[in-house]
Amino acid sequence: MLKTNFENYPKGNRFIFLLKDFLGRGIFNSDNELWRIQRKVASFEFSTRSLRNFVIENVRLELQTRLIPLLSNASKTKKTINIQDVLERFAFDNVCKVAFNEDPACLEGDGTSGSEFMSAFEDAATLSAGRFMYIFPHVWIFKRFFNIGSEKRLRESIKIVHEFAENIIKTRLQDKGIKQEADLLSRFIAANDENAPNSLEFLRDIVISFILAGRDTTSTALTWFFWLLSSRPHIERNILQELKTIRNDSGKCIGETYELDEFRQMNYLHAAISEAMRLYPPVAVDTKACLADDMLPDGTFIGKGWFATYQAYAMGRMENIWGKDCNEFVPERWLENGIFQPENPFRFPIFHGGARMCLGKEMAYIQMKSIAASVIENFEINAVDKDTCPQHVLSLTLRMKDGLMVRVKERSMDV
Ligand code: HEM
Repeated sequence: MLKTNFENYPKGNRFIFLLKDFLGRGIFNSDNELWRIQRKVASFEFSTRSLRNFVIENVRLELQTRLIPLLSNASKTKKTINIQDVLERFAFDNVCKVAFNEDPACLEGDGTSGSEFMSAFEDAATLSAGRFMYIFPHVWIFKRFFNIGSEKRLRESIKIVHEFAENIIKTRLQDKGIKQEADLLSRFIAANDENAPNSLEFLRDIVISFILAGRDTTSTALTWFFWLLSSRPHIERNILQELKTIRNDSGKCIGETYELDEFRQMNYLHAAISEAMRLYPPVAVDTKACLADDMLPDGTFIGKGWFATYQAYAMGRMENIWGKDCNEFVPERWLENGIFQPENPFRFPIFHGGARMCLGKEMAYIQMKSIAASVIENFEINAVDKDTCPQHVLSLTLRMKDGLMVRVKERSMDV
């Protein structure tokens, strides 16, 4: 029997069958014992200061050497750019560094470097997610059996992704003991457990799961955040004021990077990003597969094999959770005396709740605050169409259908 308490809900989620070809037995997909081991290693590593510093350092490098120059150039040439695309490439470079210390350099130069791996990854994720859209699932199963159409393309892209990851892992396994790196792959190799088979496939599936988890989530959140900010200059001013106070306290100039403790002081920015995710959750809908007949806490029967879905998008707009102004963008609702107040994950399930809670939450906030602070301090980002709500794509994350076209203007004075 499944537990009726969601906090103890065992395994199982929508990734189990439909993304299995792509993720193998990665963390989203593994059975209970394997999942427990993966989760234990990863949650320990995510809590270490060394991994957080590694993340901060990589974000800082990508900001200074790629994102800020790219935005500067857009400002000088007065060219409009698709900020969603830019943030996605940033996130992909970044998560590959964290996952296996590899830099695909998708944001570099003309944006074509590392593109084979990134576009194969993108195709594999989109085509796997596309299996959800079939009214009759037999169709994709038939295509897979005969290796035709979208299933043929899926197989080809998975092959590219797997080969790319396996080559890196093989080299790293040979280097074991010689070179200790700070990325997750090295940490999983070092934390070898006799119950966890450290096979090539095992390590590959873990790495791919992490890239999938960290890839479009932060970029989607930030794209909606910049769109919302575009038509709310008073909120942007509040963020700038908070950053100025933190800089004054630490004697920093604009352009100098923030440390972990300074990110923790960014209460207003934290609130504004959380508020953007309340209205536009990166994982807007999440489905779990039921393993055995069960009863929900309110008495609703759920049969074995049924899917149970929660809608983070709808929950973020419910008056009985958020009050009368639930459709308004109000960062202040998260603050008490200027300090950010976290919400119960079962009311704000943006990072999921209970046993399957997102492992990258802290890391995601560090990344998002780091990018938002640098971009806002240096540039004014103006959506070309700030008054029309962009259309969504039906995919794993709530991406904007046509991206977000923005004009970039260098901020001329200290605020
Ligand atoms: C704004 C950014 C993010 C959001 C909104 C988010 C959201 C979520 C959600 C909703 C889940 C549950 C999925 C499910 O079980 O169906 C999840 C799981 C997970 N996330 Fe995140 N995520 C974010 C960023 C990240 C990052 C940057 C990483 C690390 C690279 C990460 C790593 C994970 C992992 C490993 C799991 C699986 C945990 C498990 O099943 O035990 N996430 N995330």
